[in-house]
Amino acid sequence: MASPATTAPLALIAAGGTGGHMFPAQALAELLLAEGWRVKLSTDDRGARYAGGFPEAVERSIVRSATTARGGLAGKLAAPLKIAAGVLSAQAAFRRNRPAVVIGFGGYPTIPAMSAAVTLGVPRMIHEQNGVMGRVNRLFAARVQRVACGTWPTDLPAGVLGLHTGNPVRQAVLDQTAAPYSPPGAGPLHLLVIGGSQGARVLSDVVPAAIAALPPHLRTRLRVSHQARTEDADRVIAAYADAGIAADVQPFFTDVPERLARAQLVVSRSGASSLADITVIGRPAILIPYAAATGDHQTANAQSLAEAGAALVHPESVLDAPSLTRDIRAILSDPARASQMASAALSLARPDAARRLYDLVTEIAR
Ligand SMILES: CC(=O)N[C@H]1[C@@H](OP(=O)(O)OP(=O)(O)OC[C@H]2O[C@@H](n3ccc(=O)[nH]c3=O)[C@H](O)[C@@H]2O)O[C@H](CO)[C@@H](O)[C@@H]1O
Repeated sequence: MASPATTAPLALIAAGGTGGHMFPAQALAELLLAEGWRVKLSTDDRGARYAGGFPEAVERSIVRSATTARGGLAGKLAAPLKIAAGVLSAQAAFRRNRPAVVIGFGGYPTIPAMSAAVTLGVPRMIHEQNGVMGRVNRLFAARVQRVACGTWPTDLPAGVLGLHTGNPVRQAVLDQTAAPYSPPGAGPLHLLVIGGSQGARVLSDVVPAAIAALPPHLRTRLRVSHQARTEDADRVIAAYADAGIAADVQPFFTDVPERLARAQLVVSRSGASSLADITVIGRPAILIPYAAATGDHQTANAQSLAEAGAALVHPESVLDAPSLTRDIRAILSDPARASQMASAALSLARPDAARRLYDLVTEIAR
């Protein structure tokens, strides 16, 4: 008799590029495994760097793919060949071990698995994290059975019906759902500074200077966790040290959920998963959208928190240290306001997003 593990349905999750695609994929993978599914992850080398948090039981396959949207002429000319090779190998893999469903989270590394699913008639769906669809998701939107949307409204191509699920967050974030907020008081003040999955130079340029200009009664109590790109880390460490500020500077914090739970205030980019994490745990935020994101979607993402009273937004075009000092000081000096912002963030939370996505998976899998 076959073991339950081999009779369990197989879900193939395709995601790639940045953590912005990988973290929601991880959230769904965790739930599928908990529900008894087998799960495979199809990604590229870059995506694999963010796969460290995926459960061990998730089988990984590194695909060949490429984009014609970036890189030099030689890369652009070679891209169709690489994509074709990736599609052929995904089709061969599907013939050996046919998935019950394929779920794409966007990014060009999803092209081989999504194409193989379309050509072999495997049930398939996509999840779009942002209000403006990514290029690859847009390409497949009309060829899948379900289009799940993290943000609403999402600009779907004509004739495509989207379903709003929210952006799924990892189990480690769910473990801190609505962890009680401790408003800024007389004790230490925890400030978390995160720039999306890759870090953001602008935060390293401006935040240490803004914090150094805070009045001593706030500055001396600060405990800063600052995610800085490796190339910026030395100057960020030096800036905090010169100002006598206790700071933990790392290129990537593997324990963001715990640091978020401790934080009195978060300064962050407004990528989809960062905001999902901030709202599920419920913390006040100052957001600095990445203006060059496709369709300026980070500004739209940030706007929904600003409108709910959960965040203050500083567009990069007018960002400077004095205005940031003013807002950090205003929030850290006003516990009632900070608590209101934390509650407003929670009011936008979708902790059930992974479950909603899972329900769509079970509807179409066969
Ligand atoms: C620059 C860019 O184009 N960013 C896009 C990218 O986001 P990007 O890859 O920057 O990621 P997101 O902001 O969506 O998510 C980052 C995730 O990394 C976690 N984290 C962050 C820092 C850290 O030290 N440790 C850690 O675990 C955050 O808690 C969050 O869960 O994809 C998202 C989803 O398509 C988009 O909304 C973003 O606009």
